Amino acid sequence: MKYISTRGQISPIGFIDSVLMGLADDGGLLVPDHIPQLSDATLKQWQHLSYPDLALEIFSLFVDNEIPRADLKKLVDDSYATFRHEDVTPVRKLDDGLYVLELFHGPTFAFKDVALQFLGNLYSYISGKTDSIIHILGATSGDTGASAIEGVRGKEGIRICILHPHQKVSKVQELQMTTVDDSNVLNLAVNGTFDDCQRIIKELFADVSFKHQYHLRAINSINIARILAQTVYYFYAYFQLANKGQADKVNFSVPTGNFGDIFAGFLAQKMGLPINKLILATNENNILARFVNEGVYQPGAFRGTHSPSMDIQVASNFERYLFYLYGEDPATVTSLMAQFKAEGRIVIPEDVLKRVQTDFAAYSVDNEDCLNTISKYHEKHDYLLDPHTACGVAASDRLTANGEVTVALSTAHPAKFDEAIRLRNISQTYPEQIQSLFDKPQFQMVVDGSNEEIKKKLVTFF
Ligand SMILES: N[C@@H](CCOP(=O)(O)O)C(=O)O
Repeated sequence: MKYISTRGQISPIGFIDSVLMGLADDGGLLVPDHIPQLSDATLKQWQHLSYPDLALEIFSLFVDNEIPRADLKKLVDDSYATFRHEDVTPVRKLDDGLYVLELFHGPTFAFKDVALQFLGNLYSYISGKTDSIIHILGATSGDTGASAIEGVRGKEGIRICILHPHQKVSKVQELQMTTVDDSNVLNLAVNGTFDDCQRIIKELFADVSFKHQYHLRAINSINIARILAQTVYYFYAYFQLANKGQADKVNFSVPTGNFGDIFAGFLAQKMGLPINKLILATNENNILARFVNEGVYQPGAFRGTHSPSMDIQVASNFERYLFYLYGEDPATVTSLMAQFKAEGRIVIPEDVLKRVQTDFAAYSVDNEDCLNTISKYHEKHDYLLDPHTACGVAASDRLTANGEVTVALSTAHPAKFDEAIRLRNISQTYPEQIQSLFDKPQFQMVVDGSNEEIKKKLVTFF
């Protein structure tokens, strides 16, 4: 398996090089040079595997023999041993035809742990085997940062700097990042939005001489390893339902901000997982829902919502989808991305929009609908949804037809977003790991966020 860029200007590289490269050096995103096709027989063989064993099979397809199988198995086993649930990502029935896939049983109570526990261990492994220097630079709207830090804190040979939008993440998200006192961790709180943070890191990665000189590595879902790790739970969820005789073809409803999670579902479908509909759920920052429904990709005004992790305008993985939408043609992707940079929007023709609408259904959930959904499921089923998951469930309620089965991805534990939950007078008990954060000192620097200022901080830190 080799990896190529969506913009076609780099030579194909192997798995480890693609993990280290993060953002492709031509400014594009890395994708596998072919998508493995799974037969029904393979799917049947995998149906009863444990989560780590299934992850091992799926990773093996993408890693080839660059990492010996025994080493890969240890990486995977270590990564999922930190989860609090024996199924790692269990599926629970919520209502007739509606299931939630609980992805929040990892160390930071968000779905990001599924990929970032693995990526943290992988970086450690690569650094040990290849003497590569690992200086991680990441941007977060709240969950990725905490999870990435947790994945590498205290690890020898690794440093991590995370940019988050100052006071635009939930209190628990902020505490999870900023109470970490390991000396290999730096938190920069940027006066701006997540889009500013993401733009800064993408520009620094695109400055290839700076990137190489300071060995910058990515933990965001621009890193292909993140996407590959996230495909696993689509398979695992499907198998859990299939084992109970619950599903032939299922829908997945995915709370979406940066397009990484739902893109992992798209990849799983392309590999042969029988997914019926991929439902893309946004909050009021609805650029992606507007794209799917109207064919125009154009950022709107930033909206602070109850689901801050999805307060994103420019979705970094969108470029990967464009690559497949346009028949894996890097020239078209390059010209569309240039158009986006110059004109601030991409408009696709009617026939292409029809293809988009066979890949996805989309719904944008406003703040009121999000809170109503939390109240509804709490009252009716005594189940507390976090506001991001509530967007996924609200979209599923809208777009699932009678007789269909939908799995809504539950991306975070509600305790991370108590500000929203309290608005409906619902009280919850925090897990001990979250409660204890409130007594710890915080370490973060507030910055205005010019590229030059961030560069200086990085040079000093790295
Ligand atoms: N929602 C994310 C934003 C970053 O997305 P990623 O897919 O690049 O990790 C967050 O919580 O930080």
